[in-house]
Amino acid sequence: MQIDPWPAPRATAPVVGTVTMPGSKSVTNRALILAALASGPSVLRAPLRSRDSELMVGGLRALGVEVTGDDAWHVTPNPFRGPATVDCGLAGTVMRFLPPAAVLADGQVTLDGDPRARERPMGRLIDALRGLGAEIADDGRAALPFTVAGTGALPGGSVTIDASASSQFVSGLLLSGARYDKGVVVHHDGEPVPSLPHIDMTVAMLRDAGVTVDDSEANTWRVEPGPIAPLDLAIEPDLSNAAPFLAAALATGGRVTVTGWPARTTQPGDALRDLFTRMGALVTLDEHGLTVAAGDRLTGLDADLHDVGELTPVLAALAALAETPSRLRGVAHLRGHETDRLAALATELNNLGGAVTETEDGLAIEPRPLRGGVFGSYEDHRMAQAGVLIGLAVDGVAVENVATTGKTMPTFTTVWTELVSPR
Ligand SMILES: O=C(O)C1=C[C@@H](OP(=O)(O)O)[C@@H](O)[C@H](O)C1
Ligand SMILES: C=C(OP(=O)(O)O)C(=O)O
Repeated sequence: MQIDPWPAPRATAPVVGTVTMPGSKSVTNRALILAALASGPSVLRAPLRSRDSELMVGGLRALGVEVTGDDAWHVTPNPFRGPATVDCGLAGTVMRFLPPAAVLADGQVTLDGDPRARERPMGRLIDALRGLGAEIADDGRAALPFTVAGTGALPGGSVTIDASASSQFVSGLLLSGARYDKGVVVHHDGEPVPSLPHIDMTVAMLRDAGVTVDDSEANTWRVEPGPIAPLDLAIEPDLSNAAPFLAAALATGGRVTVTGWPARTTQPGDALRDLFTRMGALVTLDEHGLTVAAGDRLTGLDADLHDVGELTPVLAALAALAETPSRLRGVAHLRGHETDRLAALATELNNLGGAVTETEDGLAIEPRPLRGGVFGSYEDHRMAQAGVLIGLAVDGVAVENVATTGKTMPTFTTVWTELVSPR
C-alpha cells in the first residue's frame, strides 16, 4: 500500500537512466479477445499484468475460456457460455471489446463496472450490436450495466455507428466480427473517430491472425467471416505508459532511455518521438531503445492530439512546466475517459498555481511557476502519472490515490522511484 496522498519524489539532479516498460494494455487486451475466439490454443508472451488486463482475463474466464500461466498466458478457447457476470472495472477495452464477443455466448451475460464506468459512452455500441442481431437488455440506460442474451451465434452483417465518442466501439466490433455468421461491415457516421491508430492496431492484429479485413474506404471497415488463427505473440512494451518516464528527462534537464521500443508499431505512443521533439527534446531511436534527452529549453506544444488522446494528461503536465504557452486540441472525447480529463487537468494544475483553460476541444496552458499541494487523480492512472511528473519538478506535491496507476502499470511507483531517486 502506498501512503495516500503519495509524496511525489522531487528531482535533486537531472534524471538520467534506463527503464523497461511492461506490456501494452491495448495489445494485451486485443490479443486476449482474439485468443478467446481463435480456432485453437494461443500463447501470449510478456502480457501486461494490471487491473485492466486481469479484468479482461476474468471476463473471458467467466465465459468459459481457460487462461493459465504467469510470464506467458496460455489461452484455451471454449464455446462461450452463460449465465455469466463480467466486471469491466473502469477499463474501456473491457467494456467495449467484451460485449461484441459476449453476444456469441450461449446464455445470458451481465456486464457492469465501476460507478464511473456506468457514465462512460456505451449506447452507440449497444445499438450497433442490436443492429447486428443481438438481444440486449439495458433498462433504457444505454450504458452499463446491461445483459446480453446470446444463442451461441450472431447473424452480423452491416451496421452504421457514430464512433466519435470512442474508437473502441469500432475496434470491439471488428475484433469479434469474423465470428459472426455474415462477418461485419462497420460504417462510421458522425464527427471524426478519435484514436485511429488504435483501429489500425485492431486491423493489423486481425490480419496477423489470418482474418480478411478491408479498410480501404475511409470510415468503413469490412471483416470477412472466418476462423481466427491461434496466436503466438510477444506483447510490445506499453509506449503510452513510457510517456511520464521520458517526460521526466525533459522536466529535469536529463536523459531517459526506454528499452525495446519497436522500430514499427501501431501504438499511438510512438507519436511521442515527434511530440517531444517539438517541445525541444533530442530524440534517438536505436538498438538501445528510445532515448529522450532535454535540449536547451523546454518549449510548449501546439498539437492536435485527436489520434493520440491517451497521451494528453502527461503532455499537459509537461506543458505546464514549459517556458512557452501550449494548445492541446482535438481531444473533446477525453471528457468521456476514466474521468473528464480536460476538467480534471485544468482543476488540478490550477490548484497548484497553473494557468490552464479548458477549450471546446482541449486545453490552453500558459507557463506559470507552480507550487506544492495535493494533486487529485480521479481514479485515472494517467492523471496520477501527470501529478507525479509535476512533483518531480515542484516542491511539495502529493498525489492522491497513486495506486490507481495499477489500472495499466502496477509497478509504476517502484519503477518511477528507482529512476528518479537512484540509490
Ligand atoms: O483501443 C484501445 O486500446 C484504446 C483506444 C483509445 O480509446 P478512445 O478512442 O476511447 O480514446 C485510447 O484512448 C485507450 O486508452 C485505448
Ligand atoms: C482512455 C484510457 O483507457 P480506457 O482503455 O479505459 O479507455 C487510457 O488508458 O488512457
